[in-house]
Amino acid sequence: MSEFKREHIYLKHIQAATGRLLLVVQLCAFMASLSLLVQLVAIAYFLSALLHPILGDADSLHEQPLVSVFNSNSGNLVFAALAIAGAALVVRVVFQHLADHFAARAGQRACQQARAELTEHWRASLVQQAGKQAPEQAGVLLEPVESLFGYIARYLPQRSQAVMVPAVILIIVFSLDWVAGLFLLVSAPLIPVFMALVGMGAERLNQQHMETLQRLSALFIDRLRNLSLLYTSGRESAATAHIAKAADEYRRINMRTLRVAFLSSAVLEFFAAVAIAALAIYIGFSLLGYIDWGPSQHLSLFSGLLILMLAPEFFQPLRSFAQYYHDRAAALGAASQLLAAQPTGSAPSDIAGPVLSDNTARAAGPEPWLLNYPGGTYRYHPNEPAIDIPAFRLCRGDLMLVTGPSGVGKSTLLRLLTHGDVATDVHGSTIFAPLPGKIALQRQHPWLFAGTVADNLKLFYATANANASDADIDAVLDDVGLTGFAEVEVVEQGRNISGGEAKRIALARCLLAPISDFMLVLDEPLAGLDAATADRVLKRIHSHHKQGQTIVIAAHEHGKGQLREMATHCLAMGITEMQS
Ligand SMILES: Nc1ncnc2c1ncn2[C@@H]1O[C@H](COP(=O)(O)OP(=O)(O)OP(=O)(O)O)[C@@H](O)[C@H]1O
Repeated sequence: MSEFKREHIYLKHIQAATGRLLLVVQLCAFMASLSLLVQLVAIAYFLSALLHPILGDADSLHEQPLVSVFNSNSGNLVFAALAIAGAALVVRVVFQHLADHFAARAGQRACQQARAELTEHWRASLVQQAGKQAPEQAGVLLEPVESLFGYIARYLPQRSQAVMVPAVILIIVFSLDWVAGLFLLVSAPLIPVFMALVGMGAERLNQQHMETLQRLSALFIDRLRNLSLLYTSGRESAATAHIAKAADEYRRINMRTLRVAFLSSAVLEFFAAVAIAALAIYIGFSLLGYIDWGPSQHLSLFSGLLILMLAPEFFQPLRSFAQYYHDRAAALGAASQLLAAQPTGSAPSDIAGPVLSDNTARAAGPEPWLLNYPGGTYRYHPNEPAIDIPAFRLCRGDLMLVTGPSGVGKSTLLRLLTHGDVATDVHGSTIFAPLPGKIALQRQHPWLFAGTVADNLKLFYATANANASDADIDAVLDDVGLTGFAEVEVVEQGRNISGGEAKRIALARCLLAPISDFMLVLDEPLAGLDAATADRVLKRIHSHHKQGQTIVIAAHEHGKGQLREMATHCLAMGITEMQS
């Protein structure tokens, strides 16, 4: 799927979250525009009645179809016209206020939806987030999400107004004077054409703008974090210069984006002004009698005034649309950022599905096995040596032990089991499908966030461990040899705890995942554990297995003996035969 299409699908999906609010906004905005038109007709009537005796024109005010609505220009009607103009003004203000109110609500709802989805994706895939820069991720929740507001609250409502309001005005003007109508009809397409031309460049600039801002915030937080190190090594001025350079780059991109925005609106204003001026000349000369062909002979003061007042309103929705078109460009840039920030496997096509949809969708397959791999090879890069993966079959409730010397590819196999990829099997290149269902994966380099150890255990795969009781948490921490660690504060990325402790917290997190919902995939769970703790972890794994949980464990020689006894089968990597 092309990037462009993915972004559009994403924006449509976010738009759907606003429900019927957008429809209400469009309706209110249209009613406000209709009230304005009524107001202009009433004002034109009032002015023409006022100016008629002064100008002494013989034109009848009854000649045009719209004038007939008013029937006569008696004093009562003039007052009625004033009253209608006043009432229309009030109605317009009310509808405009409602439209703005609901538009803001729709925009907020869209932003909330985008933020909620993103945090849910992140919560659901803590493991995949490992190694990503926290400031960069936090930045995605601010600027790009805010860019969706303008798209929903301004661009989308204005898009429908830009079609409906000019169409109504065109009908009115054509019924008054078809030559004037033709003026508007010919000049109207210039605006969308320019919009499209400018929009293409603006979209790319907006993307660059977002990326630069993300880089700047990540750089700034990184330097702040390492302030003391920079100070002790005497590198403060170099760091300051680096930030200044990055800020200047951001300023440059920002100014370029603004330049395009200002230039495009200036061009559009110019075209609208020229069209209105041409129309004013035509009406002026017609009323003075210098033009004596076509409908100009029948142009009255009322219709001339009304057309003149309607002309700016004809261009206004198109101008606003052009102005808000930048919101669309910004939203497309933001959509690509938001999609990139989502973990793999959560492309827009499965946004509406469950968080772990890729794997979950296949969980109820008719095969007796979860995965049946015929054996083959996998390469990280075409030039790198192939990793041999022996044939294996994994069924529900199995405990598969993956063994082999360091570097043989055990972690790689676990990665393939959880994420899938393209591997070469005995039938040629094929997709190595991930295990169907939810997986609690313990990696060698776990990711921990700022909070207590208990917080770190609870926040795992969306709602998986959210309801874990204190007793459950204490028990699992006991089992991994971290008794009393529940309330210990962890700083961002677990920098204040040892590597071994971090691994054990990650192991506890997996062991806490609901047995009936999750498969366990553990990478070296016993590494670094003392004999007594390793024994408790083994007992716990054994109990999980007895309760029917499907478990895959990669293990070195260490602790393999007991694990081998427990395992339903063993996959020895580096040896291309399946053992049982
Ligand atoms: N992201 C990566 N990109 C490129 N090569 C990689 C990547 N990860 C691992 N490798 C390479 O793939 C091979 C297998 O690595 P892997 O980590 O799967 O081995 P392992 O059996 O788990 O080792 P250990 O027991 O030491 O953890 C190694 O040669 C390693 O250098």
